Amino acid sequence: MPDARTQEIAIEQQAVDQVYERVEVMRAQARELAREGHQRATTGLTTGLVERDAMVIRADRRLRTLDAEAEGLVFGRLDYDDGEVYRIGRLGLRDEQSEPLLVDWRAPAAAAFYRATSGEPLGVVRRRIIISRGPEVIDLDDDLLDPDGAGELRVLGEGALLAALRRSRGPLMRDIVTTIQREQDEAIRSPARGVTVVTGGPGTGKTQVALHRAAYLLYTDRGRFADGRVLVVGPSTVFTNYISRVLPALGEDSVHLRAIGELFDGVTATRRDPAAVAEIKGADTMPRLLTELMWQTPPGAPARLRLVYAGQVLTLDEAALAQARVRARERADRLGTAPNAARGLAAAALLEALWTRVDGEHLERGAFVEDVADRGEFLSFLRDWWPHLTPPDVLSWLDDPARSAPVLGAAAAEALAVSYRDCDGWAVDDVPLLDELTGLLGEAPPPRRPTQAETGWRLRELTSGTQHVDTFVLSLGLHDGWSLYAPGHPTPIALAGPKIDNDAIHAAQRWAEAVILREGHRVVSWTDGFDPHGEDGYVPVLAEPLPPPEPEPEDTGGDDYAHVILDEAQDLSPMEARMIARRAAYASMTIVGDLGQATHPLAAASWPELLARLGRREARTLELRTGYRVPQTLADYAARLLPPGIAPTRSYRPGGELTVRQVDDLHAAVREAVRDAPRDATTAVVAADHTAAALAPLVEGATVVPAGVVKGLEYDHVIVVEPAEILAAEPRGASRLYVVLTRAVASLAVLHHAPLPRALQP
Ligand SMILES: Nc1ncnc2c1ncn2[C@@H]1O[C@H](COP(=O)(O)OP(=O)(O)OP(=O)(O)O)[C@@H](O)[C@H]1O
Repeated sequence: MPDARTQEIAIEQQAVDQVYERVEVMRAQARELAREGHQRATTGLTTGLVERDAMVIRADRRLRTLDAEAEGLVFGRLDYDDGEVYRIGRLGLRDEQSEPLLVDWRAPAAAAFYRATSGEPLGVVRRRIIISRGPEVIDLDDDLLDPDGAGELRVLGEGALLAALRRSRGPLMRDIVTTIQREQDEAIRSPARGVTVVTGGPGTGKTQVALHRAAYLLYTDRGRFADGRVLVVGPSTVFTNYISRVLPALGEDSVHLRAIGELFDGVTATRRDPAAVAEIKGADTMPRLLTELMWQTPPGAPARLRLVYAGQVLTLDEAALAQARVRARERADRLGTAPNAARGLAAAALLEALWTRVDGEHLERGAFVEDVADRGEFLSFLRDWWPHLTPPDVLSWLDDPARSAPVLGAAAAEALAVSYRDCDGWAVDDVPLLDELTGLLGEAPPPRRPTQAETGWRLRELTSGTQHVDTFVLSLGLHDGWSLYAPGHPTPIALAGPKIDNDAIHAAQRWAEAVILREGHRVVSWTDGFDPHGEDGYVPVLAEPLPPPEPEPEDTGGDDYAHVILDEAQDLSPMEARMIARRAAYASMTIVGDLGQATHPLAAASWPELLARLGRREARTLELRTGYRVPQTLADYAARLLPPGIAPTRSYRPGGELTVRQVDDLHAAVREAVRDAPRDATTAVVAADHTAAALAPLVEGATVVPAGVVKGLEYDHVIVVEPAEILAAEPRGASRLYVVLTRAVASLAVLHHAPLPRALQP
């Protein structure tokens, strides 16, 4: 006789099986529709897909995305006091009779799953978390909500939460849809409109809340938020990469995820300037400096204009040209004309100056202008003297301190000039300046929201890296066997199914080559790439290039985002805030951060100050109070660095091992600590940026992370090297060190040779 738990597991298994069967039926329908659709397209029939077909295809797309994270399609069950039972999952499904089979976790009916407590049961008598591996139910965790029972629950789904917290860490963040806690749920489901500020100490789930909120908003109002109308901004590309799998695991692939250094089209900046330079570049004096700069004479502009008219040699020397430039600018300012639209005004100013040089009463100004304005030599001078400017052109002039000294003063101008002279590509703090210049110069602004014609390709938006979206891709699905995608088709154009063994890459490639040949292209070889769902894929090298893709249709929905989510928002400088505000002119916002972790020299001192920088006033503020990453021992140790007035995090995570050791040979000690760390866990060595660079080639078996980019990340074991150096490296070194000390999930080893910072001394 099986025990009660085994029986219950069997019951849930039955329900899960039913869901998977339904999924298979829907998948088959979707495949059939895709095949039909492709045939319709290739036979030239114009019949579009009917709405029902489109629905099945949409569900199929979500399922494919969900496949990537095959665990926990069904993860919860709610039993109500009236006998109703709902199962909660990653998507909503109905059976053939349109009866609900699975409720999407974001649906109102699922809210009680995350909200019900003994004190406030909301009609729920039992909340069950179903723990699965793929389609197999392996365990259950029940909360019985008895209003007369023993007080308030501390957390929801304690067993499942502890299991989730104990689970080994991979290199990428996983979603928390099964174990979202009540205060987190309140933040996730808070109304879309206006501004929501979510605060909380390290590890309280702010990033998780931000991402689950993006998925929630898409669910509640897909019409408004789909097609890339939600933007999530993170502090670095390392961070956006770390969180890149969460939304696909929630079945959402249309959110734009960008690091702050990637917000200006065509630039991916990852380098951070030293604090002293960041402080200059991030300040709100920069718009004034950039405005002055763009009207200055470009480097390399000709210093003399000389031409012959009516037998006379007319000359404008450097001083006269400078005067003409000032006049052109005055007129442009009066008319509100930007430099790139003001070449006509510049020509007029030059002609005026030249006319004053003409001698002879019988000559007419009108005839003079008509003659000179069209001359090739004049026009070519004008192009060189008043060239079309791009934002990078103008910003690069700052390597000359004489250009910025009148606005910044000599010392800051020199510091800025040195940073541009020695630089290797743009820094993150340059990105808002490039963006600002786009508007100031009168460039056509880049689309705020990159548009894409084909929804099926959109997932690559979520991660950085090569995008093979315009060619064929051969990809291996988890359950479907091999699929071949073609440009412009959201679903595969051919499926090999199980007839080719999953490991037989060469056989699959030969099969794909035959299909591609049928499409009129010859394959020469193969390279690695990604399929439209962001999975690894194989990309054929074709004998001849494919024709360029069709131009993308006009986007009638406007270029702005409908909702902007800012993670680690405490660090936004005034210039970064302006850049975001330009993208969010009509957007509601979610602002997520922790003032205790502010490291930018110009970070706002309070949330109202940040709101003001973003051009907003009102906000609803929610606070997350429980930490899930850092065990209490480690949280208390790190909290010694917190300024007065910021409360330390109360941690739910048990355990935590802290060791602090003074050593003679830091390098040897680091190698030893890495060697001792368990192999099946993630280990990071964190050090001041230059020490990290020196350590990187010496350390094997752990990631060496510079303190400057560790924000938002987490590792099972963290080895912090020479904290005094991290503290001394920048004005907000104490906050940086606090961030560094709050990355560990299991153990924190502090290795130092120099004395410890005072706050960390025993
Ligand atoms: N409800 C939850 N269930 C399971 N794990 C959770 C839950 N909430 C948070 N976590 C885990 O705690 C860790 C910290 O979460 P997250 O990175 O979102 O915190 P944070 O507040 O953004 O931290 P920081 O301010 O340091 O960047 C992650 O591993 C996350 O998956």
